[in-house]
Amino acid sequence: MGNCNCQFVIFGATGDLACKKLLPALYHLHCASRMPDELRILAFGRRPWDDKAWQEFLQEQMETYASNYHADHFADFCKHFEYVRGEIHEPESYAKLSSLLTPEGAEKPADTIFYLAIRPADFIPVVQRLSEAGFNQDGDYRIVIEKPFGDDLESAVQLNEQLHRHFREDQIYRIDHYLGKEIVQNLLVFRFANLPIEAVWNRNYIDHVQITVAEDIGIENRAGYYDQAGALRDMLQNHLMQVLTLIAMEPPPSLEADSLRDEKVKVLRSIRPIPKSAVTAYAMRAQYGPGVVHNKHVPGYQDEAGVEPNSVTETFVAAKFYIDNWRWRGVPFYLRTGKRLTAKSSSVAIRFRHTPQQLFRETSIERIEPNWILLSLEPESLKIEIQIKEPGLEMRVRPVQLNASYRKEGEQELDAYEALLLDVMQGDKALFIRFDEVEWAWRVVDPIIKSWGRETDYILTYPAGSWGPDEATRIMDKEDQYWRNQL
Ligand SMILES: NC(=O)C1=CN([C@@H]2O[C@H](COP(=O)(O)OP(=O)(O)OC[C@H]3O[C@@H](n4cnc5c(N)ncnc54)[C@H](OP(=O)(O)O)[C@@H]3O)[C@@H](O)[C@H]2O)C=CC1
Ligand SMILES: O=C1O[C@H](COP(=O)(O)O)[C@@H](O)[C@H](O)[C@H]1O
Repeated sequence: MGNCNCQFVIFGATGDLACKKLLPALYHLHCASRMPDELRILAFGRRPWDDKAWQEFLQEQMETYASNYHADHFADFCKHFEYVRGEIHEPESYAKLSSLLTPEGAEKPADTIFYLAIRPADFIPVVQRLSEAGFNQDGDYRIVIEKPFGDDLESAVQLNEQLHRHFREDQIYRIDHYLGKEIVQNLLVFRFANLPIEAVWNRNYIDHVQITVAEDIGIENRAGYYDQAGALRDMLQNHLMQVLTLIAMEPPPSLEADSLRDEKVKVLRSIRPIPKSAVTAYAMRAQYGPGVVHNKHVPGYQDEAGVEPNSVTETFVAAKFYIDNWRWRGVPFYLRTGKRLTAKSSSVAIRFRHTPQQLFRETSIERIEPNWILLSLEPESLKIEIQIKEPGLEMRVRPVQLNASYRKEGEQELDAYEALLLDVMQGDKALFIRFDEVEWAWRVVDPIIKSWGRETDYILTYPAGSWGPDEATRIMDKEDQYWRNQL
């Protein structure tokens, strides 16, 4: 990448996000020569470490999570880092940062990017401390805020107000890494670069839409955050809602950031508010019990370290939304996500309506399965399922999949965080979230949060290693609708 005059401070450099996603993304950028040569990264953490201890930790993480660990690359990669021991709540830590970032007598310091890879509850205190230390709207600073942005509508508004008290909007990068995924961006190309697709992309042809993000991992060491958040706040309000907006939006006038965001917000504003009295018809939640994932016995959520006794935090959520506009009125969008499911697999499955005449039905009641568009985010693939004639004398039909195999062999994969970190360094905000998107997404899910907040004594369970509770089909509108697990 050559030169880019910026430096990073990663708050929460020892956390789960940093270890699994941010640091490996930086390492991959380094190996692909996409990282600025002079990039300085201050890893801010509270552990009593020096640079050597940090490097040992970093090596362990890269050996575990980077896809192409190599000792030589790693030695060079390490040179970008300095470990800063600090406490996010103590002003002295920011004074220390200040002296490191703007050493006395230095020429104009590099633009500084503060990455808040910390628990959302710590966002506001850190923003305030940064500002008090002089890192604010008066300088060349950027601040990257992870999701969830707030934990409900009210707290999101407060967080935004606090941010704006100290930083200009152009300095704020609200990140949702699902927008950095190639295949999520491919939704726009698939829809708006293919005339036949866009022509059927509406209520006249589509029966329903399903968005699934299934994870096989549990909550790992994140109980402190997750037990407060749950799957609705952790995944559905942000990642799944963003995918929904890309599926449902109208063609934007251009690909310019605000044109896209305007259309996404229109979708969110058109989602039918869930009536307080009908939350159970629209949403269901559950928690994993013990089970077997990839042939290994795993404990239930209640037995994970750090989870409150009798916690009713959901690790699985399924919800349906209606978008009351001309294109989508009457088409349910079913969203589900969960931890400790059978596999890591994320998908968008779009089912078309039945043909008006059932010419090829096998019996008087059995109908032929309608067509599907199956877009898998993980592993990447794009398929269209149609019916063809089964060879032979009989007029029998069978489904086949047209496989628009997404990536050609040898084509480079840029992970979501790699793409988004490069964008932050280059000051490109197109794939970051505007506050009204966050706000409207909270408005949509707030009735569910409020209702579940009142039900504190019971939660349904599902065995780890399953596809979630059978009751997840309860929210579906018609008997012939079902969750599409296999693509
Ligand atoms: N984990 C993931 O896969 C993803 C997470 N996110 C988001 O990223 C953010 C961080 O999540 P995650 O990494 O999972 O959280 P973790 O709890 O794993 O990490 C929190 C980090 O903050 C540090 N920290 C906590 N308190 C202090 C303190 N007082 N002073 C200094 N450092 C402190 C922790 O240090 P220590 O290690 O010493 O405890 C740790 O490095 C959240 O907003 C989450 O939603 C987004 C996408 C994916
Ligand atoms: O934001 C989050 O995302 C991850 C899943 O991300 P993916 O890119 O691996 O699909 C999830 O594990 C985590 O709980 C959540 O905070």
